[in-house]
Amino acid sequence: MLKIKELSKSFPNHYGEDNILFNNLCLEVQKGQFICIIGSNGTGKSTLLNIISGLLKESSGEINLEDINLTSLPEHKRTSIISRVFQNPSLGTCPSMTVRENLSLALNKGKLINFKKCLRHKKESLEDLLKDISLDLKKFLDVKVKYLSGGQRQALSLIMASVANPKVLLLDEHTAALDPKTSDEIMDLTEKIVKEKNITTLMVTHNLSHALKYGSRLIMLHKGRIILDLNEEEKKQLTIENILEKFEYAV
Ligand SMILES: Nc1ncnc2c1ncn2[C@@H]1O[C@H](COP(=O)(O)OP(=O)(O)OP(=O)(O)O)[C@@H](O)[C@H]1O
Repeated sequence: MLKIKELSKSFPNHYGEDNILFNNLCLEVQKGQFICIIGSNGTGKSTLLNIISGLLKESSGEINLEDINLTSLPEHKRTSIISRVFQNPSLGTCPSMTVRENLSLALNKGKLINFKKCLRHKKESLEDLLKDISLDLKKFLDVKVKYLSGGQRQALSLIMASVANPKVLLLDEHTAALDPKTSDEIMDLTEKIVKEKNITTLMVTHNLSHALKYGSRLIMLHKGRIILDLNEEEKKQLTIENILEKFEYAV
């Protein structure tokens, strides 16, 4: 279980005063749960993911993952258990390297081995990772990532983020820069990976139909507080209009 206990975070404003974003936020996420996080701009969604990943330090509070106290781990030590995919398709992959090289690096994440040894993966085993993946990624194994489309890069980012079996996957608007069809394909791939590997997943999205269709729980953040928390069954009863009403009410 991922347990966020009394998390607080403030940022100093221009006058040196503290702007409080989170004030004793609590959240428990069961293993394998796939949470969609929605909420208006500036409400703290990305900051929450940044604190979980260790990119930002909390002002106070504690985050535990099973028996690991994440708050005491620096960001680089969290990367073997927490993976991220960002909105920008350029992040998360190395553009000047091929798909094969990127996958090999991801397979050896956290290991101290030289680059030549790192690349020693059988073609079939890498192809196997890309089987059943839409966007024809398999055909691009020896192509540099900078020549891939945004959708192909996000598919690769997702596979790279999950290949080393992380315990937590953080998705920050990872389909926002894609066209509707590709965005749906990436969401189907996301759901497949999360289910197959049973990864605890937090996905920030502004796409309300994705927030309703995917995942096993829906959370709405507003001004750093959780103002809506629905399980899978409750989520099924919800329509986009219902969510828009909640937004109106929250603003
Ligand atoms: N490193 C930082 N320094 C100062 N303020 C920050 C920092 N990171 C985030 N903030 C502030 O915290 C608030 C929440 O930002 P955050 O990016 O988490 O919102 P969000 O809900 O993800 O918004 P959006 O939907 O627009 O991406 C904003 O007011 C932002 O300016």
